[in-house]
Amino acid sequence: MIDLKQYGYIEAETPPIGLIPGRVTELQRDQYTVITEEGEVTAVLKGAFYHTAGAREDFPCVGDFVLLQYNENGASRIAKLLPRRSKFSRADFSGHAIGYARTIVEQVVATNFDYVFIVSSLNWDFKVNRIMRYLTQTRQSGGQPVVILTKADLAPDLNAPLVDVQKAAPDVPVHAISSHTGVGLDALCEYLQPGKTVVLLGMSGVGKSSLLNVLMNQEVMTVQAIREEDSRGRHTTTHRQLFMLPSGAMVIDTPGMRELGLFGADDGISAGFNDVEELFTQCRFNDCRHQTEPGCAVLAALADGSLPCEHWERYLTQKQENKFVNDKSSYLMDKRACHKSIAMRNKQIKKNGGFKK
Ligand SMILES: Nc1nc2c(ncn2[C@@H]2O[C@H](COP(=O)(O)OP(=O)(O)OP(=O)(O)O)[C@@H](O)[C@H]2O)c(=O)[nH]1
Ligand SMILES: [Zn+2]
Repeated sequence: MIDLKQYGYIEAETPPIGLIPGRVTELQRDQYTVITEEGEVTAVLKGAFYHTAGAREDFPCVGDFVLLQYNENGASRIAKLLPRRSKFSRADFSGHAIGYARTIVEQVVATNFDYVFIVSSLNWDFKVNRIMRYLTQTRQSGGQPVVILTKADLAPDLNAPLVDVQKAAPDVPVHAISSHTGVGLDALCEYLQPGKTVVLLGMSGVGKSSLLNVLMNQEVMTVQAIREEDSRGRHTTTHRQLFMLPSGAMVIDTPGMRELGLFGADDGISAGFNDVEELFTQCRFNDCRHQTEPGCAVLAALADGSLPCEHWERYLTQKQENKFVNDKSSYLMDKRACHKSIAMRNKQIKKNGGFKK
């Protein structure tokens, strides 16, 4: 018999008669793999699920705890989704390019994790901005962020990037590691405790599968060689899965996400930039746009250097992206207005006889 506690299960109430708890470890199309005290079972959703579950986010995904009708001889039936203590969602543009999506739905990609490993590589592709974007999503997911800088063996100088991340996010632990040489891996034991779940986030090619493989002590994921000069690699991770590490911790691996959409990230942004939002309360005007207004606390802080320029720009970028997801039409309107003003300027320039030489 398997003790589900080892999989992070905390019994909040006794399951109704006929149902047993389990944790979803894999999802392929409509078929679930669920670990239960009876062992690993294959399961499908009960029909009632499709009638009562409203949004797509109500459907179980990898990491979820569920109650199911155990079937010894065939597929078990998932009857209930248990409350999630953390979840990670992305905006799903339904296969459309960002500007062309008609509907944007919340897609839950992982749940019930304790830590989010924000994985970024130390090769030329290293960008603090991107890490901050992942951090924003992590902050509202309910998981604790840990920044993992991979490929330490390729970096001539480890210190500069570490300091850059620490400056941008002083309250978040950062580790430089190499899955090839093993450097820095010991420091991860702190997080990889029995019953704990970690989710790996990061762009394709940063080394998530390689990290998972060393932590597993075996190859569970195919690692595809990429050209280090330009970081181009093909997607190798295609579906989501939960792995049990030898340490007793679990890892959820998600496909490399190139266009990670922020979903309802307002809370996360506020948590990461409360110093900025605090300044807003000090502006002379309530509706200050922090552009040219007199008595603007943001402009003052930018001028005296107490608000670093990059921090302010990062805030604006994240807000803009989030605005797009929250309200696509307002984003498109802004964009149109922006194009219009550029067009008007160009017209004006033409009228005045072109650009001054
Ligand atoms: N030098 C060095 N190369 C690494 C390290 N970790 C991974 N790589 C290389 O980076 C490339 C991509 O690694 P993967 O582990 O497949 O990356 P991934 O993040 O899982 O990529 P996706 O599956 O596409 O999301 C491979 O060529 C690895 O050999 C490392 O610590 N050092
Ligand atoms: Zn202002």
